[in-house]
Amino acid sequence: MSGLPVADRQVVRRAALNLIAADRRAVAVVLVLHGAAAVAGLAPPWLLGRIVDEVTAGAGAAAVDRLALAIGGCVLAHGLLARYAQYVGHRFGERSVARLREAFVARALDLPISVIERAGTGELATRSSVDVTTVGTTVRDVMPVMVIAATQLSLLFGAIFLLHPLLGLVALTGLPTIVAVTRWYLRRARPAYLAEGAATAELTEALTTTAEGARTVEALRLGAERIGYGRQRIGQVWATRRATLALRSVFFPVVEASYALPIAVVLLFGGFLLDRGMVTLGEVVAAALYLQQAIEPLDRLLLWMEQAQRGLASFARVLGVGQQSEPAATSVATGTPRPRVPASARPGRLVVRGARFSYADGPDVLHGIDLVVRPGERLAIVGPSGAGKSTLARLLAGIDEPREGVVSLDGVAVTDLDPAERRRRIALVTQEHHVFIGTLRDNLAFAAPDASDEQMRAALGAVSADWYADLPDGLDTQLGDGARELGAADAQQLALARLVLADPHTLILDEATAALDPTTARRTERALAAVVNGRTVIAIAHRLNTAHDADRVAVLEDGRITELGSHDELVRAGGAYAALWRSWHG
Ligand SMILES: Nc1ncnc2c1ncn2[C@@H]1O[C@H](COP(=O)(O)OP(=O)(O)OP(=O)(O)O)[C@@H](O)[C@H]1O
Repeated sequence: MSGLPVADRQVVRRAALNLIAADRRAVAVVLVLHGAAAVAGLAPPWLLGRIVDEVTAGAGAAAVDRLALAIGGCVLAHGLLARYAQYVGHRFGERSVARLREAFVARALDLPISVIERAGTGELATRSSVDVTTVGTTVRDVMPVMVIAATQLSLLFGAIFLLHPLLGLVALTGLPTIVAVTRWYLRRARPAYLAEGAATAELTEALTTTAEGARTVEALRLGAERIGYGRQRIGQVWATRRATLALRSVFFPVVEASYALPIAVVLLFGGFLLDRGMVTLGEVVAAALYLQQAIEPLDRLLLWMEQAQRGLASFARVLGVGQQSEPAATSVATGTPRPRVPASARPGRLVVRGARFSYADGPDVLHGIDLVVRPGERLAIVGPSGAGKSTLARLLAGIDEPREGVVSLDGVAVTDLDPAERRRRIALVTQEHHVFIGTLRDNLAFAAPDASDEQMRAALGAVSADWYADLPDGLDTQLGDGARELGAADAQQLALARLVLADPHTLILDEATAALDPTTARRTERALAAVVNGRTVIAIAHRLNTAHDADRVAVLEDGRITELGSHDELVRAGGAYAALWRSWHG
């Protein structure tokens, strides 16, 4: 399994800036409000220092009351400004998360099937759940907190410098250690968290595949092996989490110690300056209070820095999904973008020339296939199990690209077609058909977003989906988990109605009815007959009557086409097909 790519820092930075740019007015309001709140928060320590100085100078209760009232006013203003800033910040966060999720879904839906198959569903599941949620939390909760903390810190240290530059300088004594340990931590955190994310994805993959294949596991007594595999993956997650914990266990204690140091130094050095009349007692008190006040935002900044690191690693994984190099988008030979081929509604001529194919680094499973499928022709492909029929179907549909040779439609390699365009022109129909949670209309609209209700009803009619008449809310009926469940044949009909709406000119049928029981298969085949009319059809035939009714039959054996001709020709020729036909027909 190759996994999905991870975006580099530059891409992550650009994407983060884009998020800010998309909502720049909200960001500006948040910054201004937090700045104003931080300024209001600076006044109380300074006013407290003034109280100390005024009392030292012999001022009465009235002066203290006045200053205390001012402190109360500042605290109130700080609270109100901070609250409103948080409100605007959270709204910005929610909007950004919604944008991120929408973009992620669009990118994930755009991924070619072969990419998802190679990466494994666990990888995509983890990125769409754990990683998107982590990025969401970071954008919504962490980033605003960090911005506030950074603003507060700059103003607090600026205020100490204003009290006395020397006090300001000694206040910075803790910073070198904090900077050093933070740099040490950040350098190690990204790879450590990326490793943790990858290990979690593998664990998810291991658990979901075991759960999904529970019956097979039970039947083949693979329980112990799967448990062992799961334990291995858990061990890997444990190791990667231990690594990130080790980083945190150095980072946080060092930082804690660095907080206490400057307060002690400011008090000692403040006393020294006070003795020489260079500062007042109130100024030293204010400086110590500012430093005490700085601990909280500093703490928040560092605490959330860890979450921000986690968020950045997740963001890189989320953005990586969009970076998957689609095999159809780039020429293997030159690496240059390929031309996108314009739409064409008429049936095309599908040509396979010298196509060889191997899965990953395995041996070739197709050895130089040559085949021409004429527009409007019905071609049946037959052959023993493992001969490469499904693989050839995937090549014809443009899901996989031949290692050598080419599969072209009207002279253009099918993998050069824009993926959406390719899906509109060539459809691969397998036994797998999914009913999405949503209304019947939603389920049909995937194929043709602009189709009218009338067209949708006509499509259901064309595939004899009689069950439609019994639906309580017609096209608005909710389907899928927890709502109305469709049986295998009904779901297959729904998939075929989608095909009618998508209206591709070439259909590749890969065992579309093989796993259905005979009654269901007959119903589905009737529906299929309505769909295939007027189109080029390439059918992988597991029942030889399909081959009998086809214009031509191709016999595929061990990755090679060994016979090609009409049913009658091949029966007359007395080769492999004739033998198959005889044994099937009794
Ligand atoms: N994803 C895959 N990874 C590696 N090898 C594969 C993969 N899919 C198929 N193969 C191998 O490629 C060869 C051709 O398989 P393919 O499924 O195309 O044959 P088929 O003729 O469709 O067989 P069947 O009728 O049993 O479906 C087989 O040896 C198979 O084991």
